[in-house]
Amino acid sequence: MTDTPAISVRGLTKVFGDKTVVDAVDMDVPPGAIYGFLGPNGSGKTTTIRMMCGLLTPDGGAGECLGYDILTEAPKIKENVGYMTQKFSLYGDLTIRENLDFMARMYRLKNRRKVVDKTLTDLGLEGRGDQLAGTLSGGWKQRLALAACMQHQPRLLLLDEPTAGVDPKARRDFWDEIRRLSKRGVTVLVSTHYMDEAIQCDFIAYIAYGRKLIDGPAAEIPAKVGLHTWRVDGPDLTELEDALASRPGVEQVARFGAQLHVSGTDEAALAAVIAEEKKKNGTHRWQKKDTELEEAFIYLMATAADNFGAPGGPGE
Ligand SMILES: Nc1ncnc2c1ncn2[C@@H]1O[C@H](COP(=O)(O)OP(=O)(O)OP(=O)(O)O)[C@@H](O)[C@H]1O
Repeated sequence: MTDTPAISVRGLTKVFGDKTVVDAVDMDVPPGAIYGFLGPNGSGKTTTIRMMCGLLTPDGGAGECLGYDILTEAPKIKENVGYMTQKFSLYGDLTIRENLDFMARMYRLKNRRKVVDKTLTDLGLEGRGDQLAGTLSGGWKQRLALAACMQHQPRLLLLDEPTAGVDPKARRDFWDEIRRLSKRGVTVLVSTHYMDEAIQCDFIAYIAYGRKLIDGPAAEIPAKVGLHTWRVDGPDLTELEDALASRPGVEQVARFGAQLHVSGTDEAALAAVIAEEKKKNGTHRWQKKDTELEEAFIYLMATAADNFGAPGGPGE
């Protein structure tokens, strides 16, 4: 990776009607990074990404993407973008080859036949070009959709919840492929609600109600959120959960399988509650743990709703 960001934007703002759906967002994306955008439904992730890549004109702010101005050189950026949407973006009633050819036409590729043949070979689908795309399994559809939007060799790939509804093996294969692309220098922007997609990302931005609440390397996000966490297992966890939820120092109790993860930002106050619990009830096993992305995001989601979700906030 070089030091020059693939994307650098400042103050990006978008207003639809009387609603500010993206509010003064700054962002730097290193080249070749896999950059995840997380946040609740309708929080402005897709709108932010589309503005960053020249696909949508901002109402405020400025920046560069792949060395081009997002306001004045959008067509040049678009030529370098591959876009794979959440919904299967190929035509089920066209064959695999026809789908690839259609995408190659959209990008006005020269030597279309050769490009499509190569894509089919790379996918291992040489003998199946005439099969209807709609008859492929979910995992294969997804591989085909990805290959189709990479045929023009974009430097930037946009993925919108790319593995929604795909089985775990296909998800893993898909992310292996994304990592290979990222190693080759393709910058990848991923919009998602899914934790197992988020943990694949090198960098994460959390967007809520049009505002960027936090961003940075994925590994640093839990520390930035500042939560301390204990795990507890033992009998009657539901009762324990209810009892802990109202205690000062406990800001979050989340169930993870047969454990509760109990978190708070005030380390001493949290430790005091737990010491008291241990004394009162010796049947539970308590253990301090590192706060992980999932706990951090549950916390961000809840605090964002408290701070911005009320009527009159930017999301309303
Ligand atoms: N073209 C448009 N015209 C009017 N409102 C829009 C338009 N595009 C998006 N919105 C609104 O802007 C808000 C942000 O939408 P956006 O798609 O960016 O959110 P998101 O975080 O990507 O959501 P999701 O996770 O559900 O895909 C939503 O309230 C949406 O309804």
